[in-house]
Amino acid sequence: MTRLWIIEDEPSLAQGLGKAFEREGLAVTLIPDLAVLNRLLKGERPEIVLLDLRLPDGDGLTALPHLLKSNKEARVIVMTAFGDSALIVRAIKEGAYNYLDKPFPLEAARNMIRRAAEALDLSRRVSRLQGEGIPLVGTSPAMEKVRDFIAKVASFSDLNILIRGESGSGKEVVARLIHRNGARKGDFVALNCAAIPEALMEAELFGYRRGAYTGAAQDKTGLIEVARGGTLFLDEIGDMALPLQGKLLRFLDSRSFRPLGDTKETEVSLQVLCATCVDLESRIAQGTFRRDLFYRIALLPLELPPLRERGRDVLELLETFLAEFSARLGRPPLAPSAEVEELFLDYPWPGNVRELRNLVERLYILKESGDRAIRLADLPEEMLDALPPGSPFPSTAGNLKSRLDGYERNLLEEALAQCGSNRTRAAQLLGISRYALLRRMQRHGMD
Ligand SMILES: Nc1ncnc2c1ncn2[C@@H]1O[C@H](COP(=O)(O)OP(=O)(O)OP(=O)(O)O)[C@@H](O)[C@H]1O
Repeated sequence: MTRLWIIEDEPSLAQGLGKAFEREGLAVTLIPDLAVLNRLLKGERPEIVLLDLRLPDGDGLTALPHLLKSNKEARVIVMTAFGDSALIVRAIKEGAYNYLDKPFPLEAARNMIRRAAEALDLSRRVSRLQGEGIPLVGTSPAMEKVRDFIAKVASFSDLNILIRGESGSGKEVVARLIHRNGARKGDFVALNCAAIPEALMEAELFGYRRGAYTGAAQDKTGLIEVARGGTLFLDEIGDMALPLQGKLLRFLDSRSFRPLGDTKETEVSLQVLCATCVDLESRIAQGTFRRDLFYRIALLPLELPPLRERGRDVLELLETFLAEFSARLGRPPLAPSAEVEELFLDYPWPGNVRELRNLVERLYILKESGDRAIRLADLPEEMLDALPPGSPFPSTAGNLKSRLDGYERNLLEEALAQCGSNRTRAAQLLGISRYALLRRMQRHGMD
């Protein structure tokens, strides 16, 4: 049961919160002042803490380092009088998880505590998973299905599996997990079919013997052979050239192949996993992908859902990446505001998990050290542009942009009218180059 400490001297507020969270299944302890807190800290460790900053026997903020020392994973939510922004910034800098402005509706506290509990649960789970070397984050029903699939296929090591999903959705992560969960002793070997020029692909995959062609000065072992006893992961299989598709099919049928320039067949046992972010059925219809190969590799298809369909996994992944980059860069973890988290739940993530990870890395790089809060203003503008219509976020950039565009057009028209349509003079009046004026006029369809 998750422990919640409520450090608050106002009895009615403390008791109201205490009752509400006991009903939610948390183990609540009410703490009226710093003296009681200090006694408690001698024998117990906090998990989630609601901390009032003005306590009868001193400043609540002084308790923050002691709480975090007792449990560095503790999620401390500070409660402040409205407008105490300097205190909030200090608290977040010193490691507070988030804040609530008093008076706050119970629902706001409930949401925040639920998130804190999820974050705690996640950090416990992630450290366990890291211990096992498994990096798959996400507990949405969609990801649970993926986990089930991985568990089910583990004992069948000769199956060909096709992992389908948008770019950045974690296909390679899943492929590595399938490999790791299986009984195979060999290596995991990945080949991106889109990254290797067609002319080199055959040699890369099947290898060659010395003298097979001019320039082949010595034998080259193909990746199929490198992956012997293990797993060959063919990423972007839809981009494999047609002649090679035929050779791959032959290998999958017979589990043997002949390196270029060799006279005998080599037999290899391995698991072949393929991944694609394109619709292979439409490639078949266009005649650029072999139907027979499709049936062979797609014996067991796994559909990896895009990040936008994984609900609160976004926040779990966010926590994971925040912790990862904080550890890697030796910086205190950044703390997203509640609006940023809500925006992340609304945003469609066209680049999926990779986009989220890159964004977190970028935030760590761009943030001044000392400023730990991630606010809406720290996010790239394109994110706000891409929010679905009706999203509650900043009077959406689309509106602002079209209003600014309209304003700019009016200014151009006025300047041109004043200068009798003389563009050189209108540009001078506006303080821009003639070229810049023409470009803007073209953009507004004014010439
Ligand atoms: N569920 C997950 N948990 C943790 N990290 C993840 C998860 N899914 C993806 N990632 C991370 O996101 C990034 C992109 O994942 P990955 O390369 O597996 O995507 P992909 O679908 O294979 O992309 P592409 O189609 O471009 O090859 C990697 O850094 C990976 O570690």
